[in-house]
Amino acid sequence: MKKIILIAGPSGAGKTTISNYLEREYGIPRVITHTTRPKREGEVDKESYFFETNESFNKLHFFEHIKYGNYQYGSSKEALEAMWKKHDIVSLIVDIQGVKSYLSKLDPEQVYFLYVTTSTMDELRERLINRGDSKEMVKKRLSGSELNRLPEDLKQTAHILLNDKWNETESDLNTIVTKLKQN
Ligand SMILES: Nc1ncnc2c1ncn2[C@@H]1O[C@H](COP(=O)(O)OP(=O)(O)OP(=O)(O)O)[C@@H](O)[C@H]1O
Ligand SMILES: Nc1nc2c(ncn2[C@@H]2O[C@H](COP(=O)(O)O)[C@@H](O)[C@H]2O)c(=O)[nH]1
Repeated sequence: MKKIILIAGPSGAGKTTISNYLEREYGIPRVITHTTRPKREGEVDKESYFFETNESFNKLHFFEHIKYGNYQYGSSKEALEAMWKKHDIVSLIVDIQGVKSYLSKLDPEQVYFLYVTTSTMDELRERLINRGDSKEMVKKRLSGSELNRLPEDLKQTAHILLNDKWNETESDLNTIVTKLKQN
């Protein structure tokens, strides 16, 4: 059975870092989503996101899409199906609304919902500052919907990963992938 690891959690928790690790260590690719937000330093078009204008975004057909502030984000089923043709397990970074969409539209057996977070908000703040986000952006990301709090109704379904110490995270991810490959 084809599977998807949905990665959600607060901004700065390490979702992208984890997805990159899964790709590097296990060949588990990320389904690339679309956004109208500007590229961050180091991001690459078609690798980090498909960077769109409002006009090009509105022409696409999405499985689900959301809006954060002035920016739109969306993912397509076609992209997922295309990835599943080549890989048994893929990952996708989405917000909590996106997780709900995928859980309701796919067979729940196919979905592994990984909720990534840290023990403290200070750690998130420090990571975002070190990543180069502006003070204004950090404030916005840590006060609004991008905190992606785990809602009560998803607590049963979520596999919570505390990404405090990277060596422990690596070990947790190795266990998760081994189990997913067995089932
Ligand atoms: N365990 C860790 N210890 C220390 N730093 C980490 C750890 N995991 C990730 N980081 C760093 O924290 C920063 C934020 O990580 P990342 O960009 O992966 O977060 P994210 O959850 O994808 O954030 P966003 O939703 O804002 O895109 C990066 O600079 C990354 O290198
Ligand atoms: N529901 C969806 N959420 C998405 C998608 N692509 C990204 N995201 C989420 O957006 C926020 C902000 O992302 P950032 O790269 O600007 O930090 C974050 O929670 C992502 O998980 C998508 O296609 N659908």
